[in-house]
Amino acid sequence: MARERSLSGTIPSMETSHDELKDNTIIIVLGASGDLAKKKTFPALFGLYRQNFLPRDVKIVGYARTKMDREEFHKRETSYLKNPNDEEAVAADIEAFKGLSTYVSGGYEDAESFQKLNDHLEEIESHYQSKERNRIFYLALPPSVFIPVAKNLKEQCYVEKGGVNRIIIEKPFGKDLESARELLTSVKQYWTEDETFRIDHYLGKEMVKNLLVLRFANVAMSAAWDKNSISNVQITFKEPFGTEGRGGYFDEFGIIRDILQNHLLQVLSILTMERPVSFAAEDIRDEKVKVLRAIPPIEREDTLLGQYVSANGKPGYLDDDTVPPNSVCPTFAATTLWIHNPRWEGVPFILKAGKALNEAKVEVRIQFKDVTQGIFKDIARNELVIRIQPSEAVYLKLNAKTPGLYTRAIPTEMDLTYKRRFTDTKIPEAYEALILDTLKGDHSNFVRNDELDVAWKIFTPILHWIDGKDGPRPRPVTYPYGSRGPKELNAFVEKRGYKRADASYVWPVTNVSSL
Ligand SMILES: NC(=O)C1=CN([C@@H]2O[C@H](COP(=O)(O)OP(=O)(O)OC[C@H]3O[C@@H](n4cnc5c(N)ncnc54)[C@H](OP(=O)(O)O)[C@@H]3O)[C@@H](O)[C@H]2O)C=CC1
Ligand SMILES: O=C1O[C@H](COP(=O)(O)O)[C@@H](O)[C@H](O)[C@H]1O
Repeated sequence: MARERSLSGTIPSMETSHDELKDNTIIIVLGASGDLAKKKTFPALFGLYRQNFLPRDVKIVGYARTKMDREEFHKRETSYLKNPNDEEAVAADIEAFKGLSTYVSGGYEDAESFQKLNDHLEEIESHYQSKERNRIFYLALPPSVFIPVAKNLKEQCYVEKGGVNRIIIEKPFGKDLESARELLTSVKQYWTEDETFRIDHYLGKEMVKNLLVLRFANVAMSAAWDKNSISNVQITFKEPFGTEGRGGYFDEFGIIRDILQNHLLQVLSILTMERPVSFAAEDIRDEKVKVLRAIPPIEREDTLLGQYVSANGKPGYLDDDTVPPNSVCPTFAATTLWIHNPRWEGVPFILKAGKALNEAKVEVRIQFKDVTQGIFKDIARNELVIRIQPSEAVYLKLNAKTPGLYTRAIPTEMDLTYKRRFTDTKIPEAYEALILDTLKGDHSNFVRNDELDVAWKIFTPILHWIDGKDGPRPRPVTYPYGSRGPKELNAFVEKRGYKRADASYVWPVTNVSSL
């Protein structure tokens, strides 16, 4: 794959690398025995390796408490690597990838284990041709050990001179404003903001990255991007499976902490921020923080909570053995956020997310206002839909004249479906994009400390209410596994101004004869 291809429309500051690590780099994956490492981190590293994006002679070191020999580790490391059409080539690359990877077993709390890890890293580095030594520590670990691991890495494994150290931390970053501040303060004792990369993997998704370009590289979009043209916006996350196997984790967090407070709020901030002065990380993040600060905490009346129940042979949330009986943890939530600034005053932003729904889909749906009536009656509203996954697409619903010898308007659309339009390219995995950004030292797609603080301010009051800190815990309404969500949802979005399209409209083909 060409790394330095010249394209028209290049965005200058997106091309510049900061402290790009090109040589003498070790990537240490802590929690290497776990789910995230197996499903996301190692496949992303392999994807980058295959495309030649990792530093020359990179080495990968797995670390966890589980005792494994190198062979067992390699088995786990490669268990989720895809081997599509060109099997032989992939198989050879998998063998080479294993050759870069070693494993060290040790605890998370004790200094001795980290000294042992450091000895292993120094042994690898003793073969380098130059003195430069760079280390990236990826914490694929539960948050309960973030702080001791951050401390031990700094005290035992940090390269003091002649190299770069970076630490990648996964969400959840706390459970509310207070715990997030505690976490930030503790990690800050050991790692600077510049060395810290807080992953929200939605920021690595192609269509989320595309938002900046769609908004700011198109005058036609910018012109209509405010309360004068837009009636309401919905950002939706739907998963067709329940919490199977993750009930224990999920019940402590709930859908708001799992999806809305981080992934959907990140999408919202990029969608609504003002144009940054440049595409440099701090310019983008300054604008995101500014718009988030204009959002007041969510009100209870602006919230709909749901929990799935058994249907069509699928178990309900409470049927999961790892979930406490009678749990009132929401597996679905819809909330309305308001932005008090001149651009967005009065526009409702509805964030909704649910597990065990009827489909897998993440999308942004921007519904424009009604056109002036008079020459038209009951005409459909324009909608711009940005489908983040699956099948990435941007489509704009427009009214057009019905083809034929009479004049009548029908809804249709301008459709940019990626797999039809861009036929020779693969959409990168979010984790590939983010690990590459970490290697480049580019923080644009990572969560800054003040961004996190303001995100928790918006959600903490509603979360405390749900957690029962202010009185009895609210009971979510139920919805059947595999449904669109609670039946109250239609009324919820219609109350915020959303008008459903005429039922005869079918995407993406219209047969005029059937109208
Ligand atoms: N899994 C996913 O799809 C996603 C995960 N995340 C986040 O990534 C991080 C890791 O997630 P995931 O891999 O699923 O987690 P796991 O539960 O699989 O934990 C990872 C590893 O950490 C060690 N570990 C587990 N529990 C404890 C504990 N109580 N104390 C100390 N060590 C423990 C285990 O290794 P050992 O016992 O060998 O030391 C385990 O293999 C979390 O912060 C999670 O929220 C974020 C997005 C998606
Ligand atoms: O962070 C999380 O995200 C996944 C969904 O990620 P996606 O990339 O598949 O959209 C979600 O399943 C999980 O509950 C949550 O912790």
